Amino acid sequence: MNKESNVRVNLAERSYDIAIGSGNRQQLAEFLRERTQREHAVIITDSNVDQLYADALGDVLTADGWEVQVLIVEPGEPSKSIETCEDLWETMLNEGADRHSIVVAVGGGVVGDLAGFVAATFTRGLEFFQVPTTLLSQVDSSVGGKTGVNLPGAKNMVGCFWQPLGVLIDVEVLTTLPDREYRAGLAEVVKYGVILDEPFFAYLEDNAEAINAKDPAVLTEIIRRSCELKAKVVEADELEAVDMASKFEGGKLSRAILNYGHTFAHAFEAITGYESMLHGEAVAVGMRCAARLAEKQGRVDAEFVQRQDLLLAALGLSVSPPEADPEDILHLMSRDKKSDSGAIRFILPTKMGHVELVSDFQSEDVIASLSF
Ligand SMILES: NC(=O)c1ccc[n+]([C@@H]2O[C@H](COP(=O)([O-])OP(=O)(O)OC[C@H]3O[C@@H](n4cnc5c(N)ncnc54)[C@H](O)[C@@H]3O)[C@@H](O)[C@H]2O)c1
Ligand SMILES: O=C(O)C(=O)C[C@@H](O)[C@H](O)[C@H](O)COP(=O)(O)O
Ligand SMILES: [Zn+2]
Repeated sequence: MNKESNVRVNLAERSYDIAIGSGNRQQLAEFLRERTQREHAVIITDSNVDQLYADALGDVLTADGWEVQVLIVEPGEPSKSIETCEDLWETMLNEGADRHSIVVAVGGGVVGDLAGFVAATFTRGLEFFQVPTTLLSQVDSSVGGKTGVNLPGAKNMVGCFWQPLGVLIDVEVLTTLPDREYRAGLAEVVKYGVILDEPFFAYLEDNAEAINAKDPAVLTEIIRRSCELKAKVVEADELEAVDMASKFEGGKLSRAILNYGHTFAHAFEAITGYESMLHGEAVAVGMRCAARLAEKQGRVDAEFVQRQDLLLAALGLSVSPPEADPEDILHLMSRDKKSDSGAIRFILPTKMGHVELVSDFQSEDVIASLSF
């Protein structure tokens, strides 16, 4: 197996590798054989990725002696629904999937979250692998085991933790990714710099041009570092069970920090019907709002807000909040999974590379941070 760059996620008996390479999707059969005894693979993908990669990957597995079914969903966030799960469960049952089958997600975060949940629930749990094909899924969603679907008014509200047995990342597939989707993925990359790693944030600033040009070496580096940072957080708090006290520093690393910008983002996605804003775009604007809220509370200065805005702008992510009644946004935020008895909690920065969980804020400040 080509081991250009590997990141290990250490979770005792649920540990796994993230293999990062170029052209390495051709070695999918070998990657799976090193990690499972099974011989029946259900590939879950969307129709765009099926034509580009998943159908061909099915052939790679068939040539290796696997029995393969490729199940195709509609591209886009609305497919992350319980109705799509029902269709997939039914089809799997009718096509002979059983406890000896594995599920392989080939696609972006929508396919990964959906397929992971289907894998976790069909016959109470099938082995699961991720082959992420968007930048966002390569740097974030394929790692860490969060799976699930949306409710109309609440993002990712139904799901479970179900770790993959391996993640195979081929940077070559990003050559076909639409530019807008590529930029959306960069939002989660910027997030890692803000929450955990000032030098990484500075690296992104210094290499913005190369990132925009999709320079393969820089791209591989930002994917590797993002996976490394996410793995570190997931290893410390796999189930997001560490509740941060107001000060995060010195305390235990909490998975909730990966939600920086997401309290705003998830409300924006829900209020726009999950269609007009991509998740990464919502995260970019959510981070801009969170930084403004932190500034209003005196946690960071104007220079911090500007520094984050400038990097996001350099990466084509000068996104503004959607036009909506702020009271409706506050209502949606109160349904966030970090809420405590309906009380909203935010992840807010204190300085570049550090964040904390905040529950004391004025609604007027949140509303004011939505306008810019
Ligand atoms: N589980 C997690 O930890 C986690 C983390 C971050 C985001 N997410 C979730 O991920 C989802 C967003 O994922 P996404 O941004 O990957 O979107 P996506 O899965 O909708 O994919 C974006 C689009 O790109 C197309 N596509 C995928 N790969 C392609 C390729 N290589 N070439 C051309 N087209 C390609 C898809 O068909 C789709 O139209 C959201 O639902 C979000 O909530 C989950
Ligand atoms: O892996 C995590 O933990 C994250 O929070 C990563 C986020 O980027 C991602 O969008 C995740 O799906 C959000 O999870 P949720 O629990 O807030 O729904
Ligand atoms: Zn996210």
